[in-house]
Amino acid sequence: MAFPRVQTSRGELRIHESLDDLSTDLVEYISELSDASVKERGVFTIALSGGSLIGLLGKLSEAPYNKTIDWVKWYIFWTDERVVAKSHPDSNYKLAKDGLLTKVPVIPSHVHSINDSLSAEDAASEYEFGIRQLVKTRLISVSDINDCPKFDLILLGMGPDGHVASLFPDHSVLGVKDEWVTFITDCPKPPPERITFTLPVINSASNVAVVVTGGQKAEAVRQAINAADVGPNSVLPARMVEPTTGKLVWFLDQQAALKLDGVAVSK
Ligand SMILES: O=C1O[C@H](COP(=O)(O)O)[C@@H](O)[C@H](O)[C@H]1O
Repeated sequence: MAFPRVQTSRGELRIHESLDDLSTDLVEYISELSDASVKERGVFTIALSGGSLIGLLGKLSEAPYNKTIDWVKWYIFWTDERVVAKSHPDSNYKLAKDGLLTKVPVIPSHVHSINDSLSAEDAASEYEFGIRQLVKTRLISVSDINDCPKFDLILLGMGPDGHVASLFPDHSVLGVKDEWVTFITDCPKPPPERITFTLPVINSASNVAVVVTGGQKAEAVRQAINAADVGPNSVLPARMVEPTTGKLVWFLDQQAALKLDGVAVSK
């Protein structure tokens, strides 16, 4: 289905009439990036988030993508994870495993989830160490302008408060510049203990897609994309997503896009 793609200073906006259309476009976008990356580098490194995003990826396990995507070339990571057992309903790994990973032929050793037997601090540093090894061998590319990993695609959701990954508004974690993966133990949204990619890692990716649906997120979408009245001290985490050389695409449904200036959506 045709839909408008709007270029803005905050990236490309793709606004869809229904969740079904959004999901169709999102999986096609992922498939195209996967093809391009496998052709260019022989692998596709993708970092998933948790939350509502995962339900929108279900079509990847259906025709044609279950057969056309080169699944064995996928290396899968998480932008953030809750420090709970992998079998716990709050686990982002479990969400992706149940919703996608068990339905497609990814190679289990290519699935890089956290060690759930460690403390949040140790899990974050072990996760970062693992990523550093893969950057060393260039399985994960490296940024041209800093030493950060350059994932082929980072997929983010956004909460109604504007958080992305486990980077929450007004949290000191937003200022972490010298680590790739860090931890929090006071997350305002349960569960409290989490690990998360830092902003420098998110902003070093080749492609970042932020997927946001529902009217309860419309104000945060406005502030993340086009509010001119947001002061420097109250910048939403989602507004701090600004890939340095990579491409940013927002996948929105009409409800989430309702408050955007200058974008026509049927109300
Ligand atoms: O806690 C989290 O929330 C965000 C947003 O989730 P959503 O259900 O509102 O889409 C998610 O992207 C993040 O990975 C998760 O840990």
